[in-house]
Amino acid sequence: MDGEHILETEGLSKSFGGFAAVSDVGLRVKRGTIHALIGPNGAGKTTCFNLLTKFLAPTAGSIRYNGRDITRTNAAGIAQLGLVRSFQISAVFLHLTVLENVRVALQRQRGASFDFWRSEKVLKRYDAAAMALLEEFGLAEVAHREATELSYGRKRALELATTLALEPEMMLLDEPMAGMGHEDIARIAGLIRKAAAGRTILMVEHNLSVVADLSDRITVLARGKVLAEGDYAAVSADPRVIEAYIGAGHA
Ligand SMILES: Nc1ncnc2c1ncn2[C@@H]1O[C@H](COP(=O)(O)OP(=O)(O)OP(=O)(O)O)[C@@H](O)[C@H]1O
Repeated sequence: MDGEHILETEGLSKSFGGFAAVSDVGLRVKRGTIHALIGPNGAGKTTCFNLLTKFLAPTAGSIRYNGRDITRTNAAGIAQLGLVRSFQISAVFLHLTVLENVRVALQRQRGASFDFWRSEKVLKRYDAAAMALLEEFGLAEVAHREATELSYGRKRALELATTLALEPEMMLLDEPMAGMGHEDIARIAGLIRKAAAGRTILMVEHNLSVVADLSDRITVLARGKVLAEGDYAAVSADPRVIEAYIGAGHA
């Protein structure tokens, strides 16, 4: 087992019909880092992410997490191992309050049953922990609002808070800045940096200035394959990377 890398893939491939969306990808994510997966449109980022989060099964190759083969482990199984995908906003319970959303996540993490509708008293026990998380995420002032009333940026912050309540060892973030305005981007970047303390983060992200700002290491995909890997300075100066982005129409 390679203790330095928390997540490793070998020969990871996914074809749709005859088309290789992801082809022979060897990804190695170092423990305790923020690692970004980037690449021009159609590069295979989403497909790769869906393989790692178990939304898709690979055509070939393997995935190891903490030295354990998780190629055939399902999404619930990897979550139990501490590898958690950030919830989509759609998975936030819109008609629960912000506080209730985090309480439910804490309750799940601590192994209580999911019968929150009849155990209000039990859930109250989680209030203090939930409020602490909300304070950390700048959401304390909206704790008693329904999630549906929040701005897009705050919904995303809530999504991160509920994911962190699960105490993941590693978080997988799918385009955390998608749809965000300038101010929200700065705020969410700060939250991601906070969330990264003591854990590993792998994110797919289109916003290259965010990637430059947050990432320790970057893997660039193009046409389903790993084109380059390194820190931002290295990959952004790599002529093959520049060419791939220009070729795809976005330099
Ligand atoms: N279910 C599918 N069936 C057929 N082709 C697919 C499927 N999913 C993805 N593809 C193709 O695989 C390639 C990689 O797609 P993918 O969405 O992984 O790229 P991406 O890097 O995430 O792109 P973008 O930045 O545009 O989201 C694309 O050519 C896409 O059309």
